[in-house]
Formats: sequence, structure tokens, C-alpha cells
Amino acid sequence: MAMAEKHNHIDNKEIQPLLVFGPPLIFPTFEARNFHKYRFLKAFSSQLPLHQFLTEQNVDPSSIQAILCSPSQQVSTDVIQLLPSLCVIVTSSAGTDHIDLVECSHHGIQVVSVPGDQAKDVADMAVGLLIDVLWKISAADRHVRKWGPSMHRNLSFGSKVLLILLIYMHVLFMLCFVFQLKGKRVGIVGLGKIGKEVAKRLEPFGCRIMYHSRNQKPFISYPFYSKVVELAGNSDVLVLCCPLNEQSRHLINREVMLALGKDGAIVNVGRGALIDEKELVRCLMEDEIRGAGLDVFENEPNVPNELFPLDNVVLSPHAASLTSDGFTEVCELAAEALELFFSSKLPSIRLLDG
Ligand SMILES: O=CC(=O)O
Repeated sequence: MAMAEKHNHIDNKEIQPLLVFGPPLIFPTFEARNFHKYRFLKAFSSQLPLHQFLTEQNVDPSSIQAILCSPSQQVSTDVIQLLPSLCVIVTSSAGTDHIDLVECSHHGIQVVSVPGDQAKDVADMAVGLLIDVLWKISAADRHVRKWGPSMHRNLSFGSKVLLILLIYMHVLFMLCFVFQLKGKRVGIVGLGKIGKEVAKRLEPFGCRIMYHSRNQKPFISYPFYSKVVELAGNSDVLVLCCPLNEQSRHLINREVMLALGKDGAIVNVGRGALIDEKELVRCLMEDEIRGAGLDVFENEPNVPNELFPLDNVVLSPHAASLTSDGFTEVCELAAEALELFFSSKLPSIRLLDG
């Protein structure tokens, strides 16, 4: 169906069905604020395949024109093909790798990304993870929690002294393996909005910034490496901030990790599949690299079991863009994008595709 035809039959006063995938974390707020405008079809809360879910809801697939989603659920070819009137997909994320963009462009479906100002939050998290990996803050926290008062309540004086000595030896041992941030050579992979914010934060720490991206950026003075393996060979830390696509999948492979070396650390706030995760686990277990701070994983919500006991890894639940401060903005932007669409003005806002 041509785009114009798709738009023409919309009656703006009707309560529109809105298919929700993901769901974006903003969804409860979005729902509370917009309950009178949409009939929310919460596909995320059903185990059924989409066509059965719609049948169960008594909804004709051809009545659905819009989807609201987040990266935690795929908007796949099958989903798109099931919905002949689909015109717009609004995602709360900066990344769009959970959406089949090729299929969208075949069908003239517009993909609108409304991450708001999340780049700054993601950059904060990247720096937080990096400091944690270098200083082993989370590992130390786990360690201190084991001290608990009950541990030495019933011990004799001699045993207490021995225990305290052991604790301090352990702390000393841990501290021998923590490192300063100052002076580190930081290779940023993907110098877009997030990458630039990361650089801006790390410069005052005395870090030396360099980067890899598809093309060298004009007006940027940081050293550029066209090959990520060369960037790794010249860095102490890699911070991954680029989008996931066919070119960037497993960009960080074993060769890159070995080039980074035993003193090197990786922080990933992009997408899990930027790294060959099996190789990452191997490198971490065999101390081929010093550590990793991971906000994202290759098969979320699954995290490789081998990572759990490791003290050289900091794990975070894909939370880098989820500050409560950012929620309201993303919620408003999503509402605005859908309103623009349903009042047929969507082409005036920035489109990622189509
Ligand atoms: O993962 C979060 C985003 O892509 O914004």
C-alpha cells in the first residue's frame, strides 16, 4: 500500500490501536498519560505468536498503523509482514538494531528513534563502568559485605586478630591489582554523540583519547585509526559506543582483544554483539585482557554463566540510558512522534530510514 493511501484513511478522533513491543521502560508512564488516545495492545505480555495474540484480542492486523517499542524485543520481518497498514515504528532507543530496517524500507514504514538526551547518561555509565573495572569497586563491595559483624562475633581474641590480618592481606592483594584512570590511552569505537560525550568526560581525567569509526571525522583532532585492531594495539582501554549492524557485528574479536593485551580493559555500552562474547569470556578467564565493564550482552537477558564468579568483570543490566531524569523527556518525545503521525505530519520530523 502506498504511504499516501495509508495515511488518508486515518480518522484522528478515533482511539487508535497501538501495538507495544519491548516494552520501553517509559511505558507505564506513557500509558498513564495517553490512556485516552490509544488502545494499547501489549504484545510483550503474551507468550502467543503475534497473529494469535491479535486474534485473542479481537483485533484485525490491518487496523494497526503504529508500534511503540524498545530494544528488548525484536520487530522482525514476520511482525512487519503481518501488519499491512503499519506506517510508523517509534522506538525509545538510540539503537535500531532490534528493528528489521530493510523490511521497513521495502514497505515505506518510517522508523523514529526518540532517545532524547540519553547520550550523556550513557557516557556517564561508560565512565562509571571504566572506573569500576580499573578500581574493582564492585568486587571490593562484594568482599566487604562478607566481613559482616556476625562473622567474628563468637571468635576468640587470637582468631579475631588472625581474621583481621587475613582481611587486610586480601585487601592489600586486591589493591595491588587496581589501576589509575589518569594517563590511560582510551580508544573510543564509534565517535558519535555518545562517543564524543565519553571523550569529553575522560579528557579532564588526563586520558589520551583516540578513536575508530567508519570514516575519519572532520574537525576532530583525536588520532584516528581506520582499523580497530590498530586502535586496540595503541590503547589501554576500548570503549564501545557504536551501533550494531552487519559491519560492526563481532568487530571486537579475539585478534582485537589480544592486540589490546593483558593490561587492557573493555567497556561496552553499545550492543552485546559488537563483541564476540565467547571469545571475550575466554580472554577474561585466561587473563588475556585485564577486565571488562559490560552494560550489554549478546543474547540479552542471558549472560554467560562463566562471568558471574569473575572479579575482573562489572555487569550492568542494559541500564545505561535509564535515568529517571531522562524518562519524562523520552515519554514526551514518543507521545509527540505518535501524535504527529496520527495527525499526518510525521514526515516533518527526523527519520532514520525511508
Ligand atoms: O540501548 C539503548 C539505546 O539504544 O538507546
